[in-house]
Amino acid sequence: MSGVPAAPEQSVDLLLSTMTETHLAVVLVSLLSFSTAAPAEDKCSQLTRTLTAEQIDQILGRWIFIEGTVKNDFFGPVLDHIESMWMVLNRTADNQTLRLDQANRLAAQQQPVPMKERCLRSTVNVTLVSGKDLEFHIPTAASYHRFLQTCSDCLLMHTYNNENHFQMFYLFGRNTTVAASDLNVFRKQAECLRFSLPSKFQYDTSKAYIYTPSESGSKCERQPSSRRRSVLLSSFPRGAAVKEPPPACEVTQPPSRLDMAESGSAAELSGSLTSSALPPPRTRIFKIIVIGDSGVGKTCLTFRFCAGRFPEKTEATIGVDFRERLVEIDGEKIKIQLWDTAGQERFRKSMVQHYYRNVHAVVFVYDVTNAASFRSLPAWIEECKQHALGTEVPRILVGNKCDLQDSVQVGTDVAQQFADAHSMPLFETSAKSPNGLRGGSYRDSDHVEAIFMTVAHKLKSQKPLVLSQPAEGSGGTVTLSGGRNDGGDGGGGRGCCVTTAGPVVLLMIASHFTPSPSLRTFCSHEEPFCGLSAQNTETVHRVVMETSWTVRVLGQAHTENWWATNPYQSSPGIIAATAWKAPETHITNEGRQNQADDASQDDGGIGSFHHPMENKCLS
Ligand SMILES: Nc1nc2c(ncn2[C@@H]2O[C@H](COP(=O)(O)OP(=O)(O)OP(=O)(O)O)[C@@H](O)[C@H]2O)c(=O)[nH]1
Repeated sequence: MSGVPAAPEQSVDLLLSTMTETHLAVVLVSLLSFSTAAPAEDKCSQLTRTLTAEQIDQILGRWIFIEGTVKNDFFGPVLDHIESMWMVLNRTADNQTLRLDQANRLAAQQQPVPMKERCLRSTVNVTLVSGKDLEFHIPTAASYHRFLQTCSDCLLMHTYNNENHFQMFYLFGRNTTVAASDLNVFRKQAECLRFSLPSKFQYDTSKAYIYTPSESGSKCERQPSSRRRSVLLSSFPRGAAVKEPPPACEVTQPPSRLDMAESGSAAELSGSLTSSALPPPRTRIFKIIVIGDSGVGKTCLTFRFCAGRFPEKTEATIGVDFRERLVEIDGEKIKIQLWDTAGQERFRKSMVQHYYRNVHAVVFVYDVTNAASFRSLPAWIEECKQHALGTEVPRILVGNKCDLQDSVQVGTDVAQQFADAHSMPLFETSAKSPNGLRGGSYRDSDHVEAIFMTVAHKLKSQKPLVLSQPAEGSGGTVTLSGGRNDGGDGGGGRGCCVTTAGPVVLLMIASHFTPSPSLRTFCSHEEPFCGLSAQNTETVHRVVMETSWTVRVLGQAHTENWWATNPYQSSPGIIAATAWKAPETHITNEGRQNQADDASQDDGGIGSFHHPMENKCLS
């Protein structure tokens, strides 16, 4: 059946075949981390303890990449191309940032785009996230990095990127060797967090490398075997501030800003290294978060929709899992991405702010056999509100476990009243026995499919702009035309170009802009990258003003006015930007420019605008 993901082993095959044929366009559908059994919950909570902010010294210094795995396996191929990697973390003058130097040696590749082997190097200031846990944020890559307890002389980094929807789990060492027992612990930790195993990357001495300066310029080569040990086994004291970057894979000149954009720069750590192996941005993605108390059946519901069956075994979700399914609605392929969030507070706390970003719709779940889970709903609604998800974002209410008819504690009438009071449709269903209750008190209980398809239809009908994209690699011009909200969906559309359906994407490619592979990395995701030549800042301005799109210029926009002095302006090249809708932002006409400056300084380069004439169409 189309749309039902393959089993994990099949998925790998599928990945390989589609990589060559369609540049991974359909891989996302099938590469889902339907998790393997994780160690017991208690063990996991011990194994996944994070480093606290006070332990910052433990992460400083130089680190060599030993082993790594990913969660959304879309980025698995990224790791296949890394031959070696190191990073150095140092303090900066202030207490809010660290400096991250990082280098990768990438293998040559033929598919999908031929590339020579090369070394990439970048330096970026990362922002420490305030809070109890030790965590930093790379604004230019929209990634967050936190650290877990691990062996001495090891660093265990959990990276997540909400925009590109993936997570990575990397083990680094001071040396190139880590004891087998420590590696085993790492793999257990990976299992607890539902990462794919075996790990995609494992350190390989034969692929170690050094940088060799030559007359003709920078060149990175593999380490000759006779010298390999002496260079790579040199260890750095824990917490030492390494003044000079290590010799491996250096380039003499720091990459230009443009280079950094092209190569992915800091984004490399978060996965956009081999962006050439990415699909063209044809499929829309709807991000739907599923929330509710622990044990109400969120995992089972999302699994059932994506895999077509009830899971044999589930564990409490830690952080968030996401599952995807490609569906076709009115001839358009749409990827429904379900974010299955943890119901247990202790497994949620560090992730909450991440999964509430850029949400298109919310599914609230309670258990019809558990009145407490129903009573918790107002708290879940309130949490959504606190994360700026109001009634304008489509929401539905699901009462699960209707198969347990003898134990029902929450009647349909009460649930319906609640749903009405909060303007949500109500579905009562069973993830377990979808077909067993026809004619029973729960009407047709096979609603699991209908639930998510209803949301997808609703989101699809709230199309804010019609995007017509040039053929891949052709450059060309994108036509923006006023989309019509045809009404009738009750979703709060307020005019032809304005929708309140949450963030919606906009892709602009200027006429003389040839998308680079790494730019397409972003195009393939929920917030497509907008590539604009410097001459076309005017276009960005116009689109922002007329549609109230939010635009983020990638690079070092957080320090500067986002369009007047963006880092790429001076080079005859590209302004790299993402654009999306920010319906909640209201800025008056007069205050717009000032607020733009403020926003870009306060929020990693995000400038938000709202046009006073919000119903105006682009054309
Ligand atoms: N009888 C019955 N049991 C269900 C149904 N859905 C889920 N369960 C069971 O309820 C338990 C919890 O299910 P999960 O899907 O893991 O719950 P969750 O909401 O994801 O829990 P957290 O991850 O802790 O937030 C499991 O034992 C499931 O087998 C259902 O429709 N009927």
